[in-house]
Amino acid sequence: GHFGRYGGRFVPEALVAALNQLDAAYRHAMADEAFQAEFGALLRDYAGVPSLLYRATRLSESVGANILLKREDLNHTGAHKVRNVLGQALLTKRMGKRRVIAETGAGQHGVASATAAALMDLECVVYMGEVDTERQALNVARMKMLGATVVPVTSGSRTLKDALNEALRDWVSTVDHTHYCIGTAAGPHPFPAMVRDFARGIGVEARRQCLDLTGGLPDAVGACVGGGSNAIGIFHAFVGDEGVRLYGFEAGGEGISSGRHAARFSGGTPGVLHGTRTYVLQDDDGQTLESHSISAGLDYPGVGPEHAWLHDNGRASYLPVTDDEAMGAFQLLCRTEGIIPALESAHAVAGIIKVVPALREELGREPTIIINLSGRGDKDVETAGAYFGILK
Ligand SMILES: Cc1ncc(COP(=O)(O)O)c(/C=N/[C@@H](Cc2c[nH]c3ccccc23)C(=O)O)c1O
Repeated sequence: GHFGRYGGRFVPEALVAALNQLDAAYRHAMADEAFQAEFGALLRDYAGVPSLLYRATRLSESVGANILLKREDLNHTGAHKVRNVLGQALLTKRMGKRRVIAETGAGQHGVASATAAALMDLECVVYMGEVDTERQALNVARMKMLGATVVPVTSGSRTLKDALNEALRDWVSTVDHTHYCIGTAAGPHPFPAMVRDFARGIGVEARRQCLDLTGGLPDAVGACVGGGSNAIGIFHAFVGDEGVRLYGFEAGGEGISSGRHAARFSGGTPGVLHGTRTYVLQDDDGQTLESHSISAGLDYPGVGPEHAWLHDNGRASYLPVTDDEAMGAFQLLCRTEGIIPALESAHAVAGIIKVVPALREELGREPTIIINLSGRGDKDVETAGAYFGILK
């Protein structure tokens, strides 16, 4: 696999050459100082990286822990996704390709892809489940404003899984001139490792910033897990630090027992989905089950293979957070820190709130915890407004 028994490359023959070409371009870029300099300059001068590590004083008082928020919501385009996309767009140019395709659910990856395409004069087509085009309408408007073509996907559950299916179907017949800019640390090799490497700056920055801010490493790092890119992006730099607990929070939807969730580790089993071996929500015959979440970006029945590995080897813990718990944390962050988070990111805040008591008990003191605030909630004010009945 590449991550223990997880990962690999389960794809039709038609994609093998393109994946080999991408793997070669990625490996060369990782060792190429000119690429790293160009990527670093784009992150710094265009995306606003490094993002702040902000001590959330009122939230800390409210939850009984020393909470540091990694402000990926303040990056250009409004989420961590811009890091992955800038890296992949540079590779697209190096491979001499003129067109990128992408899948999106929350629309953040789609907006980031449209943004990089505009910046680098690439054609951009984004596949998006019809359900998601409605619940993340703001991002559909942004993608179009940036010059991208948004293709509503009406097959299946009309959400992320179906958007990935359509993107892969496009790629099979366009590999000669098109790069598939995947939106998370999943999919066939080299995508999971490559996306992690483009996002790993999140953790490298946060580790340095925490040492500077507090004089030590955090007791824990928490992040929400959709496909897994923001979580692996912040976890990776801490994997070697045994004293730093790693928590990944999945979408618990209406509760695990309801069957309506996207908690692959609580309710899934090892299987293959979209080219990679990982944990999947599937029935006994291996048919992929539909996932459910109030947040489009977590609403996916598979998870990145590196998380499957970190789960099985015990280095990270993965817990479900329900829609209601996430919405409670969404409102708490708004009202204590004046920050409107993406619904996805609210799952990370809710999850950390749930683990604080056990952590205080274990440590016998107030823990220092970094939460990856992966994105901003502009796209979600309609959903949250309806939920709280405050947009009348
Ligand atoms: C603000 C924000 N935070 C967290 C996440 C969770 O993603 P991850 O676990 O990779 O950090 C998303 C996902 N947004 C993507 C979701 C996505 C794109 N492609 C995927 C493939 C599989 C699973 C999820 C996605 C989007 O559609 O904009 C997001 O927009």
